[in-house]
Amino acid sequence: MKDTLVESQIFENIDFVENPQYEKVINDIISQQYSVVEDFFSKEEVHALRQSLLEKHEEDRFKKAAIGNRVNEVIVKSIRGDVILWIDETKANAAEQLFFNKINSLVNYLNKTCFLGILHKEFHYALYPKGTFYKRHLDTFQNDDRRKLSFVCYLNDEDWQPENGGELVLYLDENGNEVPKSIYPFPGRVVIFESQIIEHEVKPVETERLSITGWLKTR
Ligand SMILES: O=C(O)CCC(=O)C(=O)O
Ligand SMILES: [Fe+2]
Repeated sequence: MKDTLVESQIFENIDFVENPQYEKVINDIISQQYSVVEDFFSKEEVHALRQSLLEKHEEDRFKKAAIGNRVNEVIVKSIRGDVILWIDETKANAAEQLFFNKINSLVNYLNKTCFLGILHKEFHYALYPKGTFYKRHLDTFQNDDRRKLSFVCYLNDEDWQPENGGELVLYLDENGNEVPKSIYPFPGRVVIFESQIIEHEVKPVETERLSITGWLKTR
């Protein structure tokens, strides 16, 4: 009995393989409250997820995005103009399963190394039609502090150009000064940031802009 316990403890430690990409995310978030990861998803994965998004959009399953939480939502087009579809992990298609495999692996890593206590997650597809935007906001709602980390992954075409607009602007605090940081929605790129701290906006888009947005939550 004693042996088994020791053995399982050893295996638990052997099991842990340091992941340089995840380590960078953690160090970035600790030092600057956000992280940008290039090629978090491969070209093939982005392609499959984009196809999945477009198919579901064709089927008319997207809804106008609201502000407020899922129980208490209002649609205000002067604040945000995207359309969204929540992704159900229990009904995930092949592309979405690959997506969740990566997310779950990141979450397990964060929970093992950072004691963040991420217990829940929620993700939706988002499509910003030409001319739409999402005004400056914080991803946490009144009386709801469960969202810890915001996660955005871009599913645009390979030939996405900065002229297409739609950059994500993070409003960072550097020694009491506000510093805007623009991040273009290049395919495969992932942005992770502290939901309760970083205000941000999506600038108006000139061409359709595709993404998956989600939150890692404590409860
Ligand atoms: O798509 C983005 O870059 C950010 C979206 C966003 O801020 C949100 O959905 O809350
Ligand atoms: Fe947001």
